[in-house]
This record gives sequence, structure tokens and C-alpha cells, in this order.
Amino acid sequence: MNSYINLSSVLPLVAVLVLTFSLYKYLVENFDYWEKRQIKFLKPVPFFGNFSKAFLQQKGIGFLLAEFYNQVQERFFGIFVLSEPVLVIRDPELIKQVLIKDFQHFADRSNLEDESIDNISADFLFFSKYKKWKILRSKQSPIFSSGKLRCMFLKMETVVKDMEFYINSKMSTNLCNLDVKELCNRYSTDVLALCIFGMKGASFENGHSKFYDIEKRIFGFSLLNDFRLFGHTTAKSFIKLTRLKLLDSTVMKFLRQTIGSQIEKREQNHLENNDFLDILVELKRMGNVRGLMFDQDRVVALSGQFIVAGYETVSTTLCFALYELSLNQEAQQKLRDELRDAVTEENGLDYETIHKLPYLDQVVKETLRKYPVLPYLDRCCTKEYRIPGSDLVLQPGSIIYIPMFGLHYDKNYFPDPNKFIPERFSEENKSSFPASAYVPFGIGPRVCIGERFALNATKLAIAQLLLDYHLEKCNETPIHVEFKARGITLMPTKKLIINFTKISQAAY
Ligand code: HEM
Repeated sequence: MNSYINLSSVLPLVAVLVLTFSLYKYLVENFDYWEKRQIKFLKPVPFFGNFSKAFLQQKGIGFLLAEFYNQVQERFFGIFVLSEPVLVIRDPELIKQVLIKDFQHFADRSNLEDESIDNISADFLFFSKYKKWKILRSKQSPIFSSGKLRCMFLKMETVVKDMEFYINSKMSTNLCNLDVKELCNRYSTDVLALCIFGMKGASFENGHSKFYDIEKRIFGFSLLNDFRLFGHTTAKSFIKLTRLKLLDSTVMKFLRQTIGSQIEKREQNHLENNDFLDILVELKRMGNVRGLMFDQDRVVALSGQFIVAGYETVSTTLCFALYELSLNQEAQQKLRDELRDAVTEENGLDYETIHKLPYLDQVVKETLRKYPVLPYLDRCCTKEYRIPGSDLVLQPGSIIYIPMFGLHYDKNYFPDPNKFIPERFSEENKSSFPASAYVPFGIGPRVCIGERFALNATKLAIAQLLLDYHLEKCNETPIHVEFKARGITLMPTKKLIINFTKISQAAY
């Protein structure tokens, strides 16, 4: 009798031990993956792999990957993201080969595309897998054709005017201190609303801007938001487990109501506006495109992706360019001189002029080197692949990362990497580093579709602001920027406050 009681009381304990042991085995069972293949790898810890600092929000993913990049000298090496093995590629030649020449072996990103969990993000170009992606990309590329970009440029000019009106309203005796991140958030919101959806974002007006509130909701810091973005880009096992959607119900309601009703209005009134909505209306009219149905739900989903992809990226790039120019007075003056020489009374800062300014281009390129908005490029192997010059054979499903910060801060390619030196990208200097060591927009067929749009919006704003204002650091300007360890895009921890002083028309 006694022995029966003892057994039943220890059974739960045994069960817990067996479960804990099985879970532990499950979490570490992959950890010999790189060792078995004789590939140099960084030692993982259970559950987190090499990503504990990122998962626990102690270090941003970009900086963590740069730390790994600097610990190893090999062309490529292994890490574990949670329990998933990931191959990190350091060698620019191999990067070019994988992203461009051998694209057919790496046609997907590493995220989950599961319509049963999230039918909205599964339709985003960024997340969609090759078969669907090919149709979606070919149907959406015309939005960024040269003709359409020209029309959008005129719309961007009106947003720049609103931004300057806003800056002037904050001034007393021709100067003011402004948080440039906040300023640029408003700018990118209004540029996207107007150019992509043909709607006024109204972020610079007093009162409530629906678009601005939605952007803040998607990228605002909350634990749930962090996990949404981190899971959908980096930790697919987490999304499988939690079934968390990328966009919450408030954002979806906004898309369905605001964008959905705008689409219906265009359909009913046969309106065209040279923007993304025209394309969505056309896709909806076509209905079935090579087996893919474009119904109201799908076109609303497609509209959401540009709000997610364009807002933080453009805003961050512009804000860091303005910040760096306020600290680097020589570069600022050199750029202003170039602008003053180029702008005439007849043709102000038009589309052609913006594309002819080499120093403006160098300033934006150097900003994107120092502050790449996304921390890494990723691909999933879709067809068996032997890494050239090695015995390593990747099977379909294997994941690779290209660490953006590691490359952009590599002293061998960019000496004095912490310094802001736009001249690195001049005609004479640009061959001093391999082209594929600099990849802020990615490369190959899955390169950023909004690259030219983003560059136009950023360059126009920098150019007009520099013609009209002198930018300078003030007491509140941080000299070294610290970055949030949370989120997926690069964000400063503190406000980036700089001083704007109006330049008189006489000096123009
Ligand atoms: C300075 C601003 C921007 C930066 C730095 C940036 C960067 C990137 C990067 C690194 C990628 C991944 C490329 C790859 O994997 O090879 C990407 C993809 C993408 N970006 Fe951007 N982006 C910016 C602005 C925009 C804008 C304004 C839009 C749209 C309005 C946009 C839409 C997209 C889309 C849809 C993809 C997925 C492309 C595909 O898989 O076919 N981006 N972007």
C-alpha cells in the first residue's frame, strides 16, 4: 500500500522531468548542425541560439550580427536564430553570386508565408514566396516607372511646402530647435499618403491625422508590436506558435475603411490619379491574374504593404541625413553650394535637377551606409546549392543572412567607418570597395521596389531644406546616437533635436 502511494506522488515529478528534458532536447537538437558540416559557427545557448541579446531586447539585431561578423574572418559562418541554423555570408563576391547570379536557388526570404495565420502579410511582396511573388512583383512594378515617379515628384513638392510651412510656424525670430525624427515621420507619412493613395495625410496640420496615427500604431513601441515585427521577419517559429498577425485589428479596420472606400470611389467614378490605387483598381477589374484572385480583400492587403515598407525607411534615412549635415558643417556648405549652382529661376528644384547633383547623391549614399534602415538581408534556399569554392551543400529550406552593419562598418571597405564622409561615393573613390559590400536597398530581383521613390523623396526634402535653412547642432543634439535594441528598423533612443535657422531670400 505504502509503495503504491509513493509511486503516485513521484509520478507528476517524473512527468515534469521527462517533459523538461524532452523540451531541452528539442531546443538543442539542431545545435550540432554546423559542427556536422564542419563549418565555423558561434556557440549557441538553449532556446535563444545566438539571438538571446536580440530576443531579450538588449542589442539591436543589426549590431548583434555586426558583432558576429567581426568575430569571424571566414567567407561565411554558422549561427542559430533560436534553434534554426542560419548561414551568415561575409564575402561580397559570394553575396553577389547568391543574390543575383544564383537567384533561382534563393528566390524567397526566410519568413513564414501562411495564409491560415495571416492572409494579409502573406500577400505583401516582402513576405510572399516565389510563385505568388512573381505575379505580384510584375503587376506592381509599373507604379514605380519613370513616368509615374515624375508625377509623384510634383506631389512630393507640395508635401515639402507643407513641411516648410510647419517649420516656419515653430520659429520665433527665424530660428527653432526641432526633433528631426518627428518632422521626418510626418513628411514620410504625407508623401506616402499622397503619392501612393492619392489622399492628403495632413500630418503637418493642427489636429488629428488618421494616416499619422496609423503609422505610429504600426511602429510604436509596445511589446506586442516588437514581437509582431520580430516574429514575422526573423523568428517564424514564434509566429507558428503564437499565430500573431503582422497588423492589428485597428490598422486593418483603417485599411478596409479608408483605403477600401477610396478604391470603391475610384471604381465608381472612373477616376485615375497616376498612383498605386490606379493599379489596385485595375487588378480588381481584371479579377483573376494567372490564377491569383484580386478581390477587395487582396487589394486592400496590397495597399497595407507600402504603409509598412515606406514610412519608417524614408523617415529614418531623411532624419539621419539632416542630423549628420547639422554636425558636419563643411559637407552642409558643400552641398548648399552645389544646390545654389544648379537651381535657376526658371527651373527650380525639378526632377531633372535633383538627378544631376553628384554631392547630394553622395550625401544620401553615405547616410544609408552609416544608417542602413534594415539590419540584414535574408534568403531561403529554394533549390539545392553548393556554395562555390566549398563543400557545403545547402538544402531547400536553409536560411542565409547578409549582415548589413557588419559590411557597412568594415574598415577594409570603409576606412574610419564611424565618420560621415560622403566623398567615399565620389566617381574617383567608389571603386575602392566592392559594390556588393554596400547593400542598403538589397540587390538582385528582390531588391527594394521603392528604391527610386525613396531616393526622390529623401533628396528633394534635403535639397529644399538646405536651400532654405541653415542646420546646426544645439545643446540638445546628441553627439553620439544610441539605437533602440527593440524593433526591426534602426531607431534612435533619444530625440534628434537640431537647430533650423531660416536663410534670407537675399542669400539664396
Ligand atoms: C530609404 C528607404 C528604403 C530602404 C533603405 C529600403 C530597404 C529595403 C531593403 C533592404 C529591402 C530588401 C531587399 C532585398 O532583400 O534584397 C527592401 C524591400 C522592399 N521594399 Fe524597401 N526600402 C526603402 C523604401 C521603400 C519604399 C518607399 C517602399 C514602397 C513605397 C518600399 C517597398 C519595399 C518592398 C515592397 C520590398 C520587397 C521587395 C520584394 O521582395 O520584391 N521600400 N527595402
